[in-house]
Amino acid sequence: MTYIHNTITKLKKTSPAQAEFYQAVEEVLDSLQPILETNEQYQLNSIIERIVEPERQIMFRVPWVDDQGKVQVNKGYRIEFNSALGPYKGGLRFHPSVNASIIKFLGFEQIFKNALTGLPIGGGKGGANFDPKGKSDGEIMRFCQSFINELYRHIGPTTDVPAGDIGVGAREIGYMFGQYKRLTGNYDGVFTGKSLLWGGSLVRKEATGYGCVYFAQYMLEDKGDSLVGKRCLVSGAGNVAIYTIEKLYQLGAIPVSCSDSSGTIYHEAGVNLDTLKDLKEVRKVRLNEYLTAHPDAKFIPIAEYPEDGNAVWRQPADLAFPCATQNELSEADAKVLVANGCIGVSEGANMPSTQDAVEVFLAAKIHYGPGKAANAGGVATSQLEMAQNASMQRWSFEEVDEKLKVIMKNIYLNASETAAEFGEPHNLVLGANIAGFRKVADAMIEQGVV
Ligand SMILES: NC(=O)C1=CN([C@@H]2O[C@H](COP(=O)(O)OP(=O)(O)OC[C@H]3O[C@@H](n4cnc5c(N)ncnc54)[C@H](O)[C@@H]3O)[C@@H](O)[C@H]2O)C=CC1
Ligand SMILES: O=C(O)CCC(=O)C(=O)O
Repeated sequence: MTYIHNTITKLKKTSPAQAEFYQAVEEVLDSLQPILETNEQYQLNSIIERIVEPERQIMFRVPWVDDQGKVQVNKGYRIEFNSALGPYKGGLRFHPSVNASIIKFLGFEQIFKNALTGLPIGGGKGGANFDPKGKSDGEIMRFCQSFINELYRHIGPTTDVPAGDIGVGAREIGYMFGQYKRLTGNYDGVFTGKSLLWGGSLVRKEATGYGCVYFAQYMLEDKGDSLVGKRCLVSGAGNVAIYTIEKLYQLGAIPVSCSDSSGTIYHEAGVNLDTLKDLKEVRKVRLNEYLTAHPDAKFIPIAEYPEDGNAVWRQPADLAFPCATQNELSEADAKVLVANGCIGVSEGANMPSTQDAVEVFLAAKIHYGPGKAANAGGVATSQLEMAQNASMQRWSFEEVDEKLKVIMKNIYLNASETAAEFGEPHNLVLGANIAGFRKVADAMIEQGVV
């Protein structure tokens, strides 16, 4: 469609060199063709042109002092993408690969993901090209304090509410909240993913991984199948991967892999969750140490990965759960998964499959839960944390988990019913994109030209 093509061409000129951002935009806009053709309102109101342009982008210097007394400088970002449905909401990523394109693609995805939750939250994302690996607690704290010295003026419990993402967990949220409180004097729910000692919600830590498995469960159950006995490949070894593995075990499946930036563990007998938590949550060491406790597992170092993809996906399994990072599953990986009899993919990470890999899944008509639907449990539970903070309540684990299950089921139903409405019942990419977009676009029209 020329309209969409022209929008993307213009975007590439006005926001040059942002490959990941274009990828995310193209995936969404491609799905929107049927709805744009039948609804002139969206074109008349230039919704597409507005929705691809962040409401605000903040970029700033983050200077901090390392343990040797040397001043280090990183680049910080917060992209406040769209507030049609509520305050900007989305995580902060600390990773050396962070740049404007990556934060923008994440913020763009967050708009539609947050809309799918059915909760009143807009889309935003942020982070820094800071590498927490190998840094002392003191260095992490000084970095977080300096990051907030700038960010504090842009965030607030009803304006913009950050949380964690890669490299940002409860420790970093603690240091950032402390500095925010010191600068503003406010003790409020400005972050989610907080410690349970001072305002955090039960289940938030587990929510993205648990939600991603609930989503897979609903996709399977809808077709009369279940997770029981299914062998599952999981990538990553962080927050999302660990709690995906935990929930897979709880629902009777057998997770057989995990990975980090040094390589992949394949454990035919099933990944040992206690060992994984000890390595990654307590000792924070590389995954090859898993072999010390489990010599029957296999470790495939990055240097031995296939040239056209990722060793995690080259093992035989029934289901795949990409939970590490963007573009970690290539077209070649997708073909191997399908050839090996994989019947479903549920994405814990954001945009982990390349566009060509997604095409392979859709053509093979396997169950495919795109990240913006399948991993929405994390941000949804963040909103439940905001609701508890605002009402000064604390809900039980079971209460929050129950709400999370309902939210994930509704996201699945919304995406699959929308896909059916547009004539492609198995295509949850189409269903999720249209369902999320419709909600944001209609709210934008009702709020006028802003
Ligand atoms: N934490 C959350 O609530 C949510 C996270 N996500 C997404 O889930 C993914 C994982 O995030 P978290 O588990 O929170 O982060 P984390 O920092 O706890 O763990 C990230 C994991 O991915 C691995 N990883 C990162 N880059 C890699 C690379 N280039 N190659 C191989 N492995 C790599 C790391 O070694 C680590 O094991 C990200 O895509 C994130 O955006 C999505 C929704 C919510
Ligand atoms: O919990 C949140 O606010 C954000 C989670 C997140 O960053 C994501 O959904 O990718």
